[in-house]
Amino acid sequence: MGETSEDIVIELSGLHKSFGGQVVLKGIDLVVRKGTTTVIVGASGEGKSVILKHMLGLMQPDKGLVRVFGRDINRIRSRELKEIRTRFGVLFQNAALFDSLTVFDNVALPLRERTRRDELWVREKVMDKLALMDLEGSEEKYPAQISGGMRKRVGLARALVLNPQVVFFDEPTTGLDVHKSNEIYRLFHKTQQKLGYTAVIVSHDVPKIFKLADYVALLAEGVVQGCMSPEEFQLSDNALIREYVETTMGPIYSSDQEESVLYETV
Ligand SMILES: Nc1ncnc2c1ncn2[C@@H]1O[C@H](COP(=O)(O)OP(=O)(O)OP(=O)(O)O)[C@@H](O)[C@H]1O
Repeated sequence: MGETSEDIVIELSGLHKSFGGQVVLKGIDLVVRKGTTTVIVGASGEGKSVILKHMLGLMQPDKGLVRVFGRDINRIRSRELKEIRTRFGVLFQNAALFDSLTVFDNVALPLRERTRRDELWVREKVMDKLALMDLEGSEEKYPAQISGGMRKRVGLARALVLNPQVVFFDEPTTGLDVHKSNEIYRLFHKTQQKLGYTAVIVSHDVPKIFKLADYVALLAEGVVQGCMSPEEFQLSDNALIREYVETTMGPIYSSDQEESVLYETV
């Protein structure tokens, strides 16, 4: 069966963005498919977060198109963009919790801002997501009273509280040790299985993040060098992808190279 437009949740086409004299995006083409996990990788400062901000409609391109659920989000009314955003969940690097609000109130925030439902309903939804994140019993604590890993889990609970169709993760495990970042990945996997959302993840956690990815896209020199399965990515002939794979994962030789390396050592 061929791909239909309904299978595509986000489409970036010929996206250009500069800041002052600094050209960051030089023609981004990228498609995010429904129900999949797309991971965007690339060196620091290449523009990965800038791409996410365009997908969220928080930044406008100088040139090019951002289509979300089939709509050009830079050509629609703010009311429609607002409606589209209700289908999004976002988890930023620092979890962006409000220090003056309890865990409960942080998670309840999108429900209170975006719906007009009563507090009984809000409580049920919040407690449901806190349970999913193994955070029961922490609802009356403040962000300063819980660990970094727990704060990320609260951020994830908040990102998922409206049962979004698309969830954006900007370096979700930054600052966490291996154990805690594994915990975030486990919860990501569990919640994606349960809720079935489409995920877009910006991450430096290579190769670990490849285990969660359906597609990996490398951003380098202002363009997406390729968006493909992790297996294809690791064996790609694209020079920049190859260089990225070798710097982050160690050398992978083609059979010819492997042979010549062997001969050199005997
Ligand atoms: N609002 C802005 N105004 C001016 N420059 C910006 C703005 N947003 C991003 N930039 C610049 O765009 C470039 C790309 O930034 P971005 O944060 O997207 O990089 P990144 O690939 O996500 O990096 P990292 O992996 O370190 O988070 C940087 O040089 C940054 O300074």
